[in-house]
Amino acid sequence: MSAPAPARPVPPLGMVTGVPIEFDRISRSFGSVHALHEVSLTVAPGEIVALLGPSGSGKSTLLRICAGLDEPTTGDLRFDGTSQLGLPPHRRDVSMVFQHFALYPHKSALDNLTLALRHGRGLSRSAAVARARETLAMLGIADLAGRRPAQMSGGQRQRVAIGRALATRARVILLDEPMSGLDAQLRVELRVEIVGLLRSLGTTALFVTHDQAEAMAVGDRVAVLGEGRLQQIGTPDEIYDRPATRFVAAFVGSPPMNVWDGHWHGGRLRADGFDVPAPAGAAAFGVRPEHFTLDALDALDVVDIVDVVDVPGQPGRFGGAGGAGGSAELRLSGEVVVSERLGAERTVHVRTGAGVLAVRVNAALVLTPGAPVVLRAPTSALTFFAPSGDRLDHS
Ligand SMILES: Nc1ncnc2c1ncn2[C@@H]1O[C@H](COP(=O)(O)OP(=O)(O)OP(=O)(O)O)[C@@H](O)[C@H]1O
Repeated sequence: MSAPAPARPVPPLGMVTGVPIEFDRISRSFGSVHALHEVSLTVAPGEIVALLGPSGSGKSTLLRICAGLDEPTTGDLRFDGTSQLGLPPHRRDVSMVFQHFALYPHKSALDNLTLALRHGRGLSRSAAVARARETLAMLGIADLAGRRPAQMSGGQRQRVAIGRALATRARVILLDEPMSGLDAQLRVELRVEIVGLLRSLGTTALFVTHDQAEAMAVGDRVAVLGEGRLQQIGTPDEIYDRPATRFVAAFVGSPPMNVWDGHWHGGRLRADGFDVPAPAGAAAFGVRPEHFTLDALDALDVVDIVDVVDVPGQPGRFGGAGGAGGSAELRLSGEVVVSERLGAERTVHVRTGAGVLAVRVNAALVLTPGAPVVLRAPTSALTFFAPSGDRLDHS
């Protein structure tokens, strides 16, 4: 066991105020692998930030640096304005929950929590036992107090491990994929519980996940990491509705945004299958699957439409995009490849001249593979990206 931590009194429930965390241009290289590039991120006291990104994007490295299990190559990490660099984990007042919980296998649930409180917080045995019982009750698992890990289900073990992390009432809690390995229903149940507990404790929390639904559900804000760079930090709504980069647009959403590359010339972005008015310098554009309207082709008097057209009688966002005075609309004709039922909705994959794209429609719309369809989206639903991948706003 590591050196004893300085004993910080364990505050009662509802009394913990988490500290602000500042990652200040953190970079971390492992030889030629640049795991993190100049990541700057501030987490407010008591805030839950979900770190979301694909495998290898640097999430765990950032969390390990926060815990003191790794040090950045350059940059600074501050808790409440004080640099934590060089401080060992037990001096940082952080608790960690890992994917594979390291519970002591030969100890009961109660003893696992009691030990953490005695060693981590220097509590007397009786005070530690009282706090451990209170925490197990808080998690609704008081009846597991006497059981060893081997006598519990995976979900129960996970609860005990989370209880152990929460029991110490650290001012920062770091959770690294704490629910992977559990079935979908249990994950949803547990995440609701965890968020409730974190809020009642007021702890500042970083929650690593590669599951976007989990990140959006858990995080007050979501930090999206891609290739070691912070792509965007924002509320779940900001991340979804206003992706800062093409990476975020193509990573968040199920299915994600449809994105097409093109060549910009004279105010338009062109490629095989489309030709749309676009802001200067655009290299690609995207449309969310739910922003398309899908109709069976024979329902409309149109054939082979692969362009932006004007809707007569409505003011046009792009002015003369195909005719003066109309509001521009993207239209694509295509053929249904496959239609997947997902609860109240369906995802329809449509092959068009611009490639296969995903469209979300009401489940009542039943389409068979091969059916000819037309897709329409208002140009206000188009998101444009620069060659760098940054989103371009319309001027
Ligand atoms: N100790 C190490 N030595 C060498 N390379 C490392 C080390 N730790 C991490 N890396 C590399 O740094 C990059 C980021 O890894 P990291 O584990 O932080 O990603 P992650 O987003 O947490 O991925 P996952 O979701 O798969 O856990 C990867 O390319 C990884 O191979």
